[in-house]
Amino acid sequence: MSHLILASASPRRKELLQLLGVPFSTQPADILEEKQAHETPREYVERLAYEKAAAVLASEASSANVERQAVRGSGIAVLGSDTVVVCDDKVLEKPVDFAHFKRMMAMLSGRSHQVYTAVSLLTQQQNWHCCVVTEVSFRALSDEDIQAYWASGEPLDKAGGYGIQGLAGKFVTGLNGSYFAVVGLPLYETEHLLKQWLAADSG
Ligand SMILES: Cc1cn([C@H]2C[C@H](O)[C@@H](COP(=O)(O)OP(=O)(O)OP(=O)(O)O)O2)c(=O)[nH]c1=O
Repeated sequence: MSHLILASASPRRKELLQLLGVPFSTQPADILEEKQAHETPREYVERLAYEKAAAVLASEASSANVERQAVRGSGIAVLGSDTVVVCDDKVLEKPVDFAHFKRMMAMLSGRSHQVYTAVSLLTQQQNWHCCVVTEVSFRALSDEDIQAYWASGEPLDKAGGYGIQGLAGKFVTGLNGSYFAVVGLPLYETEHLLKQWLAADSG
């Protein structure tokens, strides 16, 4: 029997995956998220999405609770995803403190940037994957905007220090690509990956 595991601690990814109607359980992946100097932003997010899925698949394979046969077949699939904000080819991850956040907002203010989200759907046999790039434009941000947004607590656990689905929505003047990819999981592309897995599993 097929079983899907979401390798994520993000409540947003969980909510988004629920919209696709495929039952799943969640298991956060504990991996080191550190960009290597030679990696492009795309290579970096794709690697992290894959490593999150691979870490959970490996722990499932060694778990006594799981039918080892199911893991070896395509019955168990693990979905890993990663999102980064990219501005002038610089990767912006989660802000570590206010000074870091302020530098990020100064970069994003009054212009456009890209949000990269990669998804990896991994079984022992295959890695179905995609990477979605979305262009997001911000209005100019004042010092008051930046201070008030930091005080809201929203920026801390978000790539680029903002959540388009929350208070930062009012900074956004335009978007070209996938809104859901910016929030953490591109729905159209993820459903396509799930269909490929389910077709392979039943075939
Ligand atoms: C740009 C942007 C990011 N984000 C979030 C999506 C991701 O959850 C997070 C980027 O960090 P990630 O490292 O991609 O994900 P995560 O640490 O939250 O969860 P996990 O690795 O366990 O799957 O930023 C928003 O919620 N809204 C936004 O507008």
